[in-house]
Amino acid sequence: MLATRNISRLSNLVKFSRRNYGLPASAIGVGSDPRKDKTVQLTPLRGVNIIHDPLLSKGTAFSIAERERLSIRGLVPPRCQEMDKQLLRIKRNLDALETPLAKFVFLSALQDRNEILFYKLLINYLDELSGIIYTPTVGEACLMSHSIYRRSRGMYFSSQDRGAMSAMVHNWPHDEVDVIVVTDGSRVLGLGDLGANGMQIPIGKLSLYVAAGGIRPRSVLPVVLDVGTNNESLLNDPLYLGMGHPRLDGEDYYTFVDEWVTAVHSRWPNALIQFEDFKYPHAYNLLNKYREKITCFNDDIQSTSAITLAGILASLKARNLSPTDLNQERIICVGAGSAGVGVCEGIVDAMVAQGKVKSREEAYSRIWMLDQDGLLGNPALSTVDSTAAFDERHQNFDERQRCYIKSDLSDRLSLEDLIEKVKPTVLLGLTGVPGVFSEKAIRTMAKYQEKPIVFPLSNPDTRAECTAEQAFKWTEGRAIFASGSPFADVTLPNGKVCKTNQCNNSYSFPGLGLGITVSRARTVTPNMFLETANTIADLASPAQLKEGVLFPGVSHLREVALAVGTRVCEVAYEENVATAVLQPGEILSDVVQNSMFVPEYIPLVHSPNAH
Ligand SMILES: NC(=O)C1=CN([C@@H]2O[C@H](COP(=O)(O)OP(=O)(O)OC[C@H]3O[C@@H](n4cnc5c(N)ncnc54)[C@H](O)[C@@H]3O)[C@@H](O)[C@H]2O)C=CC1
Ligand SMILES: CC(=O)C(=O)O
Ligand SMILES: [Mg+2]
Repeated sequence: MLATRNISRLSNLVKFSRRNYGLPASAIGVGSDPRKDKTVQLTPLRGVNIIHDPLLSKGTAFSIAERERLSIRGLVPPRCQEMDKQLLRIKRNLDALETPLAKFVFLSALQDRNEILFYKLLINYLDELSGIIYTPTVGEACLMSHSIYRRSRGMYFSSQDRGAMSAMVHNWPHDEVDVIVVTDGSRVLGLGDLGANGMQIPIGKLSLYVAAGGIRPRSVLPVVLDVGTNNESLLNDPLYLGMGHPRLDGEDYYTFVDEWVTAVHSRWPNALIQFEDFKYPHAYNLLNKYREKITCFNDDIQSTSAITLAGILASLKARNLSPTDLNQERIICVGAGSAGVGVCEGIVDAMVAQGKVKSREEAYSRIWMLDQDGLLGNPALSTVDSTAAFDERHQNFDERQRCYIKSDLSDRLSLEDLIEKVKPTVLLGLTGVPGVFSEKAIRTMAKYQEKPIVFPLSNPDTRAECTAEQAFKWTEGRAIFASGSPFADVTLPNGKVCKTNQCNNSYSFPGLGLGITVSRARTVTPNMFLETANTIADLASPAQLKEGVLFPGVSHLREVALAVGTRVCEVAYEENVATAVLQPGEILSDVVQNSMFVPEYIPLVHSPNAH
């Protein structure tokens, strides 16, 4: 790793550009980093306009001098109450709420009135609150979004906006946008098509970008592309807020997305665009169309692949095997969609990079893939169904899925039969279907493996392929378990405590985004994902690995993001895709760390010309 390498040794680095990062020069203290709001904040606003601006408001914490200066005097209670007291009040109120959804609504309201306080709370209680603003509760919030709607956040581009998008992007009030998370709501977690209700996903992802990845709150933009929905119950619901027609598809769909990409790219050419929860094959088609042209990646395909690979590599260490022996694994992936194919491609990339397979084909041979009909296998060997049905199924596979077809095994083989034949070391679930990891499947796997690797990765928890309790019960506590959404550790009747892991792209995307934005990478390269995996795979201590703990806990997401961000930044310079320039002698890890947003109140200064 290059984390402490003196950056002057790397080629194209001359001077760190302040110009790109948006703070007025007068707001930057001597020696301060331009991306960190740590000196003063200039604002053209005054009075209630400040109090009601969530990016400026400090609630009760405005100092007396500030109240005077900004015409706030008398508009807030007289006592100047600092952040620690505010946190106390907020946390007390939050704890009094009974349901996760009520907590979600409460936290959204806090985010809407005081973002600094929201992020301070989130960072202080990341472990507890990520399950509210992110999976699993964000899933419930998406289902209920049209009912719990209070106030708009982010931007919606809908089918009625065709032809107007290049003007609409200028409605967003901030010139500096570093990260955009965009969804079309077509596959929201494992909950299916939720149309415009999917907005809660980009909002939640970007909250983690800020809290964990240190991106500035004012520099993130959540977006929904509302191309309609095929969800009948939303279409029939009078409260639904999205477009009331079936989804655009085909050429119409791609032209629509293209208009949006062109519009945002023309206003914010440096912004990273994260495609999120797009249904297969749109997810892949969009990624392939834009990956070389703009700074973008697909979270479900690529950053899920990075964290899952990290989990498998760490599990090799936990089994006293070498992480460079990935090619010795036998991996079954249940789910052949964006995430399943993306994860498996990442594993294949890693096997090839490790140099222990002779070809990509050899790497594919170590992975068996199933969809809802069973194994992607050889129709000629099957005795189950008519030829016509097989022909149609196989014609529908695309070139990515075809790589995994096994000619020596019957098409549609069940998971249970496949496990008996293959004796897998690793079982991945990316289906969005609960119960797919049956008792028989897990018990059979455990017959052959001392430490079966069981990763039911679908979200939210209600869609996990099995629960933690089931995995540990059916393996007598021997499984190494990681799930997409959090599950509590399990205590078996014999008193053994079995540790769970969360294997979610929330471990990878904040650091990826941090490294990409600090380096101002032109494009996002495959090595960035591979190195993200290698970095995260090295973070658990030997003692943790011994207990089956593969990653640091969620409360450490910020440290994980810093480690990943630094490595991704290095890769950007190594591969000559970075465009930000640095001062000779600067240490890259310091630059990345200093660029991370820290939620602290800084003095506000009125300046009529600030923007
Ligand atoms: N842990 C994490 O970080 C992530 C988890 N996911 C989860 O992965 C799941 C799938 O996401 P995508 O691949 O984007 O969806 P997708 O819709 O593209 O793919 C789903 C796949 O599952 C297959 N499938 C459906 N029912 C099945 C069954 N009974 N048995 C076997 N296969 C079945 C489908 O044929 C399809 O190939 C979602 O629940 C999502 O939440 C996705 C991204 C990240
Ligand atoms: C975690 C995530 O991105 C998903 O479940 O879609
Ligand atoms: Mg997703």
